[in-house]
Amino acid sequence: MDQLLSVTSEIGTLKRLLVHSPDSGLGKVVPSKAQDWLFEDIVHLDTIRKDEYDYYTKLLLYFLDPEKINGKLSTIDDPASDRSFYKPCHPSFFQSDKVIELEWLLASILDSHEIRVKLVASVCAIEGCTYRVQQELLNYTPNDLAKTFITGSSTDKHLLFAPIPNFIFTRDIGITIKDHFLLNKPAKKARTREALLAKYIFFHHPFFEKWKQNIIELTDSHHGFLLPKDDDDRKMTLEGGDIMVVSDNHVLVGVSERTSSEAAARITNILFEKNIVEKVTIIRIPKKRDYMHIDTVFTQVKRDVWVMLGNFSRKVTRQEDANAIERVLEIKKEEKIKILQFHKKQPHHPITFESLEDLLTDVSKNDLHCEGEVQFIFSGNNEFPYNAREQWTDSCNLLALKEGVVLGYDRNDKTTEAFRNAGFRIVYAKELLQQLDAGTVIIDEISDTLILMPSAELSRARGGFHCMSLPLWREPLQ
Ligand SMILES: NC(=[NH2+])NCCC[C@H](N)C(=O)O
Repeated sequence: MDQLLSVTSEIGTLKRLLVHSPDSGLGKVVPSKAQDWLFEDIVHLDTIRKDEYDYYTKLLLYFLDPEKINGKLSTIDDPASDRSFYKPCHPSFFQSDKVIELEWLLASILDSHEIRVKLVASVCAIEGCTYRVQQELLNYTPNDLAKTFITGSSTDKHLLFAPIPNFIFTRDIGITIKDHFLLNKPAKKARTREALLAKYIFFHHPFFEKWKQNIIELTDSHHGFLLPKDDDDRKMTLEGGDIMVVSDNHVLVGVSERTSSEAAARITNILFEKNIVEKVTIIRIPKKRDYMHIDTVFTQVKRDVWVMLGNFSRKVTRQEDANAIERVLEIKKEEKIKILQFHKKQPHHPITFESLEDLLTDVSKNDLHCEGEVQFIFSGNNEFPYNAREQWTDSCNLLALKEGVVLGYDRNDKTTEAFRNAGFRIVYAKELLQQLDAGTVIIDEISDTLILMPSAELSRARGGFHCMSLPLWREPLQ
């Protein structure tokens, strides 16, 4: 079989990833719980599925597993099929081993009686279920049980425990670092069950059988249990949105609202001890809901093109051309970013970078060997207040399907304009799918393109396509 785990860049052609499409649990979020469950608002389930996420599934299949979809759009989307192609437990589900649905993997490991017993007990323990509920869940079919674990609802549609609506952000449950897989430790309670399910899938699904010894788990430090409640930075928490493998020798680690310095230090040591990479850069961003993870403030588009939030830019840091209002509103002192780069050979002599652009330019030039100028596209075209507004709706959180071809939300107009000015073609997902279906566009010929995805509902969940993807395999950059 082809490669399963291999990620050595953020932009090499995507060959295999993990995803999870919006399940009925998203339709159970109530306003009073939305914030606790890390959603900014309640979402309309039918719209988020049919009019938004399904486009993502179709595009991914076209790029990664075309046989599953080529020429079949009219049947797949015929109202008579009732979206069965997209439903993980339905016999007509697309069952791709390139665009891999987590619910499908979960249902499959639950075929084993032993795993069923263990997972039912674990989920019931963390969710505080009664013993009777625990016994009852053991009688569920694997498909129903997978659904219940994810949506929180019983087969007769009663809520047994909270849903895990953030499971669509597969990026945050783990991360592929070259041929290793790092399981995450979520900072927020709302994401605990996701981590538990991910752990069982990775240790038990036959897909990952050969790679078990390459799974990295983070343990709490021995003093972790004794820390006061609010000493977050010394707790061991890490989410995938804070890790970027930018070259085969260099990993970026964010320290953020979600990833603690303790975890960043630990993962740096592990990466050096296991000889996985020789360079780790730690980027501390303000602990702020707006920024959450480093992938909410920048992502990579091409070897020499990045999209980022201007607040962390060299220019703004020096406050040269920021006007007074911007200065007050946008760049308070605590907004500053801190960047330290560690080298395996001299771990006690880290290098400091003054700004995000300096670091990313260094990655482009020294790790990826670009010779020309490195280009930065700014959220909201770096115009106040669109920069902040569009970052909030994930203008900086793009997913590269291959170098230069990225997916983003259609609502970030100024950022789109900035892409156009930088020489990118802009295309709506809907149009592109029609062209692919009609054969008037060929995947291999698509280059330097921003694909705009419908986003009215999805963006309320506060994550973009970088968050909604967990790459397992990307082709190495030449
Ligand atoms: N990698 C990311 N930026 N993930 C975004 C996750 C969004 C999700 N609602 C949360 O708050 O956890």
